[in-house]
Amino acid sequence: MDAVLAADDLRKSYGDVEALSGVSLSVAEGEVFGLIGPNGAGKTTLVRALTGTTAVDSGSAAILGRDPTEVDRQRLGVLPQEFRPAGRLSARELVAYYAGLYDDARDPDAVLDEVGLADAADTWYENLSGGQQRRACIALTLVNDPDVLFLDEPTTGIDPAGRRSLWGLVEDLAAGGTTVFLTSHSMEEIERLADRVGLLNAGGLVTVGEPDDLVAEYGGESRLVVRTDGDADAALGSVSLPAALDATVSGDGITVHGVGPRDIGDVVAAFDDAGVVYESLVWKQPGLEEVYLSLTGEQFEAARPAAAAAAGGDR
Ligand SMILES: Nc1ncnc2c1ncn2[C@@H]1O[C@H](COP(=O)(O)OP(=O)(O)OP(=O)(O)O)[C@@H](O)[C@H]1O
Repeated sequence: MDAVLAADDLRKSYGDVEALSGVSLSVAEGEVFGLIGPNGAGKTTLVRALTGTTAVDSGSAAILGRDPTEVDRQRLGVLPQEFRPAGRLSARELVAYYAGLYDDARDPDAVLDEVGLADAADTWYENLSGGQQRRACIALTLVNDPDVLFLDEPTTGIDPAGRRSLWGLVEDLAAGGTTVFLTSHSMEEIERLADRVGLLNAGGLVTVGEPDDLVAEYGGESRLVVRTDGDADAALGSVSLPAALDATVSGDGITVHGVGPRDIGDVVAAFDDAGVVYESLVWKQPGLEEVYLSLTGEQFEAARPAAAAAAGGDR
C-alpha cells in the first residue's frame, strides 16, 4: 500500500543555515517512526515540512497521499514542541474547545482520562504542573482521533510514571492503526516505541532502520566495566581473562571488551580467582545511545572517563 507519510528530497534553508539538506523517507500505516538527532539537526523543521506548517525550498511531502497543506485536518494530530494554549481555561474546557473544531470529535472526558488528567480536569491550564500541561497538550492532539499523529518531544517534563503511561497510550494507538511520527531526545523512549528510527544530523538523514539493526550495525561491543577498590592497572595485570577477550583501563575502571552474555560468568570468575576486590561490576550492552553517539560523532562517552578520573584522583 501507499505510504501514509512521504518526503522526497526536502530542502529548506534559513539564510546560511541548511536546516534540511535533501531528506527522503516514507512511513507506513500503523508504523511508529522515531526521529532522533542533536539540537539544531532539523527535526522540528522536518515535522513542520511534513505537516505543511512551513514551506520548503524544494522537494515534496505527502500525508495520506495528499499535499500536507491540503490534507483533511480531521485526520491529523500534531503536538508541536512549543505549544501554549489559553491559560485560563480548565483542562476540560480546553479539550472541549478543540473538540468543537472537528465534525466528529471524541468525548473530552474520555481523552482526559486516557492521558491521566481526569483528576485535574477542572484546573486552569496555567495552574497545571509542567508535566500535566504537556499531557493536556497531548489530549488536544487526540481529541479528533487522528489517523496520523506527530509528536515532537511529547514527554519532555513528564515524570517517569507519566512517561510510561503515555508510552503505553502511544503503543495502543499504533496497535489500533494510528501512524505516529515521534521526535525525541530520549533514546529509551525511541527504543521502546519506534518500529523504525531515522537519525538526522545537520539537516541530513544519516541512517534509517529498525532499532535492533542499527544497534547491531553501529552500536559497537558489549562490555563489562569493573570498578576496583585499588589500583586498576595492577588489578588487571593479575587477572587471567579468557583468551579471546581483552581489557583496558580508563577513568571508568577496567573495561573488558566484547563480553557476550555467555562470557560474563567466566570473566567474573577470572576476577574472583585473582582476588580482585571490586566496587561495582556492570555489563553494558550497546543501545541506540551508542548508535547516536557513534553516528553523530558527539563526545559524551569520552567526557565521562575524564570526569570519573578526576573524581577518583581525590581519594
Ligand atoms: N524560523 C527559523 N529562523 C531561522 N533559523 C531557524 C528557524 N527555525 C529553525 N532554524 C534553524 O534551523 C536549524 C534546525 O532547527 P530545528 O528547530 O529544526 O532543529 P531541531 O533538530 O528540532 O532542534 P532541537 O532538538 O533543539 O529542537 C537550526 O540551526 C535552527 O537554528
